[in-house]
Amino acid sequence: MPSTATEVGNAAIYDPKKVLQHPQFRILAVGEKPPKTANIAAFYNPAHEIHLVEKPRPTPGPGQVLLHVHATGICGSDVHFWQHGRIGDSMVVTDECGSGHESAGEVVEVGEGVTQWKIGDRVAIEAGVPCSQPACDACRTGRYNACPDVVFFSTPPFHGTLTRWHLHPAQWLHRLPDAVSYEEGSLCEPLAVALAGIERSGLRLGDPLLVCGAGPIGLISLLSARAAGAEPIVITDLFQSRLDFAKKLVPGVHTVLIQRGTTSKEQAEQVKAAAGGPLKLALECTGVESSVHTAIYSMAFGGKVFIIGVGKNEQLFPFMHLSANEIDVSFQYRYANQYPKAIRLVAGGLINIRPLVTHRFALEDAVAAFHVAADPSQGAIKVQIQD
Ligand SMILES: NC(=O)c1ccc[n+]([C@@H]2O[C@H](COP(=O)([O-])OP(=O)(O)OC[C@H]3O[C@@H](n4cnc5c(N)ncnc54)[C@H](O)[C@@H]3O)[C@@H](O)[C@H]2O)c1
Ligand SMILES: OC[C@H](O)C(O)[C@@H](O)CO
Ligand SMILES: [Zn+2]
Ligand SMILES: [Zn+2]
Repeated sequence: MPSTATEVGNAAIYDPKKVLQHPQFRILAVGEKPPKTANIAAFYNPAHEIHLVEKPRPTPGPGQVLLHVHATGICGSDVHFWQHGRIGDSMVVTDECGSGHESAGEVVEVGEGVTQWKIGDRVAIEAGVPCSQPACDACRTGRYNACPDVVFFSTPPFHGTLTRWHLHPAQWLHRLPDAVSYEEGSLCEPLAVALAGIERSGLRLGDPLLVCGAGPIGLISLLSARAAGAEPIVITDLFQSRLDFAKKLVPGVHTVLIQRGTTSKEQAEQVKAAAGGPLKLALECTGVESSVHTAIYSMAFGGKVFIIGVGKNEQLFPFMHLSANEIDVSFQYRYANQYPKAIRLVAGGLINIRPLVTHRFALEDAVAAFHVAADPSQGAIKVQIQD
């Protein structure tokens, strides 16, 4: 492990204690409007509070870049950390923790030895910074989403990128061409999740596909799968409004409203009827056990259920149905090597993610933004904070 506080990939540079114990760290009073130069951020804590804090504006060390973050999307996991204080057993909110990992911004300062960036460059921020050490198998073999020493911003104990001034290692930034806005650059994070899933699922031109769940991840997977040539595509959700959104986004998609009280086998019959037969692949984007079952029962012999959604720690699967139908079940954990591809696909016009942003808030109003993101009745798909 690197030992100084400025080395790239060293978790120490993001040590929360250094931020929380800094004299400049303070929780802002409700309604307080700090100056535009202040480094304000949205933090959650173990008491399930979300509030604005002021924290120090950092200075880049060797190999680091200081960014003015211009756009950050709120992810379901940010809301989850705020409201439930944990995701699974390994990611637990034990102290004040900064939110946000879907961000894009502008270079405002560069540290010693940084040659690839200059002030004014526009970048998407890759929020998972692995250790990059040669002794790390995950990093050395390119599957760096498995790095045991990854710093994933906004996953406790590391503060997030939903802040005005964010420090980042120079090599974990991706240049945005002029055609890609900060808003789109920020959406490249959930797009990276979907693209990683599509790549590993093995989706091919003309494959009949089921997408479970029409939240941001399901919708971005839908857009990506359409660009990759899946046909037909069926998408499910519990809310007609989300299915209507999906239909506007990709007019040719078939929608199935999942009604409470129906069994997964019944839901699968509806899915197969909509597709005109059993499907070859499912991209499961809810993590809900009953939805995973619906996906499994919708598959043809030899199909694959590829699970991007995360959910309960332990879930039951219809073992003998999977076995007797040679249905594969696979999972996606974050992503690796997807950002350059995501930016190319957006810049090239193959994937139009702009319609996903339904709500925009100023950084000072980040707390209100979280409340909108967390309230399904407000109809938000992607809430962004822009500065
Ligand atoms: N694997 C990863 O690395 C990774 C990365 C990001 C997000 N995720 C996960 O992906 C999932 C989707 O993320 P999101 O931001 O779109 O979340 P979201 O909560 O906004 O969307 C989930 C959608 O699924 C729908 N849904 C719930 N139960 C359903 C059911 N039984 N059948 C059909 N639809 C159902 C909901 O109505 C909702 O619209 C979440 O579990 C999230 O944590 C995983
Ligand atoms: O987009 C990335 C995801 O939200 C993260 O994996 C998060 O769920 C936990 O760190
Ligand atoms: Zn996320
Ligand atoms: Zn590593």
